Amino acid sequence: MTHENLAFTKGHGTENDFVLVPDLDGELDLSDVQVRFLADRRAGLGGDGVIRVVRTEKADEPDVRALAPEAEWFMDYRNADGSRAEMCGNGTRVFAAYLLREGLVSGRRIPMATRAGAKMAVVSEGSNGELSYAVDLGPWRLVHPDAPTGQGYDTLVALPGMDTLPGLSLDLGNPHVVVVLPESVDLMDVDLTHPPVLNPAPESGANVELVQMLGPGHLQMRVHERGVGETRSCGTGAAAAALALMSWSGAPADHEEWRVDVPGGTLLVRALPGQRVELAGPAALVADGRVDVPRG
Ligand SMILES: N[C@@H](CCC[C@H](N)C(=O)O)C(=O)O
Repeated sequence: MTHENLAFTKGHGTENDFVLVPDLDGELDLSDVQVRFLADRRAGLGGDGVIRVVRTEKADEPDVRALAPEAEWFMDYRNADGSRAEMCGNGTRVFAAYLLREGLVSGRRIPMATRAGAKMAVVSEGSNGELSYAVDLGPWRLVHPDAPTGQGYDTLVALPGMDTLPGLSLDLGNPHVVVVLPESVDLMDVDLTHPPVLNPAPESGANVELVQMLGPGHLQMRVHERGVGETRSCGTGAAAAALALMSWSGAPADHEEWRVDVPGGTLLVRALPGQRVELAGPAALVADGRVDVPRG
């Protein structure tokens, strides 16, 4: 057979969209080519990423399998180019929504394993009846807390047609560089069709967030995601952006909350005690079906 016929579910979190592939007992070995096909918006299904839903004890990576006592299900996250990512904040909410809908978990607290450790999603119902998912993303850190460049900047970021801007590197389990744009620039006019050029270039690449303040505790953001390109939202990126702004104005206060507007919607970021961070927002499952995926 030249094709594998796979079940899939399409979902998104603030329009950061994913193809979920259930592989509960870890029998699939999705190649980079197959992931790229699933994520392809013309030849395949289309998505910023592909999430394989697999029992944690069946994961290939020993570090992930070690999380099985904490979380029965592993979010095996792949970027649209096939690369593996440690974490996806929007993906965790969509993953939680899928586990809940499929009856693979019970209750309102949904643990999940990721390459960046176990995470916990808590589901609540808003006054409009819609479910919201708050995920403890776990610990975060500044990559260069003592960067010699001072003022909390450690990277120079080059964007087309603009002077080089200073950026701050944060680790949310996956890598981010946050850049504040001057007020004179319209965030929506910035060309993100190519990756911003980072100096120094992080060894494993980075997601780059462009931000502008809208008011106290409120910012807007666009993002260029590692392994994808521009996306309409990035959950870990929203958390990185809010944490960068909190860090620039002193240390984040416990429970300090920021609203982050992205092209695909709005996310809430809350600093938790012990240098942890929470991300809250919606999740939608929009289609289910089967797809013929070329082998290879
Ligand atoms: N969209 C995600 C992040 C997905 C992974 C990222 N592209 C990476 O390579 O680190 C999010 O919502 O956090």
